[in-house]
Amino acid sequence: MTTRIKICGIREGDALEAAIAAHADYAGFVFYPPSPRAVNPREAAVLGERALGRIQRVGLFVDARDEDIGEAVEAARLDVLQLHGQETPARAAALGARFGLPVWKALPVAGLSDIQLAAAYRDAADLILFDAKTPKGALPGGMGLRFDWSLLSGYVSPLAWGLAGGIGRDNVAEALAMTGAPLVDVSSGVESAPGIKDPTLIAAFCRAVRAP
Ligand SMILES: O=C(O)c1ccccc1NCC(=O)[C@H](O)[C@H](O)COP(=O)(O)O
Repeated sequence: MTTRIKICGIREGDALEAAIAAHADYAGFVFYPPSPRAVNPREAAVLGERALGRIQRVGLFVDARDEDIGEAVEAARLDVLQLHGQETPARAAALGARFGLPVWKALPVAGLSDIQLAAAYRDAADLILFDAKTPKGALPGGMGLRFDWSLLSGYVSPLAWGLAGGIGRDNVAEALAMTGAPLVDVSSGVESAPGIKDPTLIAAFCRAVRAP
């Protein structure tokens, strides 16, 4: 099966075009103001329009209010909600029902017990994104940190899932060989500086994922 690719934290048109040209499946827009990758609804509207029918638009939220999610959904015409905070299964289910969109729940992983938490989202989320746990006080994602991928070796799940955290073109083959992840998500691994996507790195990453 083809590995799906999400390029997260897109803020510029050239990065979006690079993701589309490289046949990435998802473009992630970060609606979390403390992030260097954050977009406001006006910027997101421009990106969302450009992406329409060319790549799926994923909106990333961290314990956001319904009003803010609603504004982003409308502005960027989001296809997917990604919840990257402390959202419970009940909250994830409620947001999916309210906005009528698939919900991806990111789970921070430091050990096996974190992966086992995915089961609680079985009826509440459409996909679980396993990401590295970040230090207290740091951003909850986009830090270029990886966890022990062997924790996902042989992982079988009733829920769709993906792998994030510290992945780049040089280690994605290892990540896929170790985990068999059906989806990979990258942010800082395709940047020249925090928040600055590099179209060349986006292309190289997608080539590395799709290499036979
Ligand atoms: O990317 C951010 O700035 C961010 C901020 C707050 C919450 C989540 C964030 N990113 C989530 C993602 O989906 C990233 O792609 C994922 O954490 C992997 O990041 P990286 O290790 O830099 O590839």
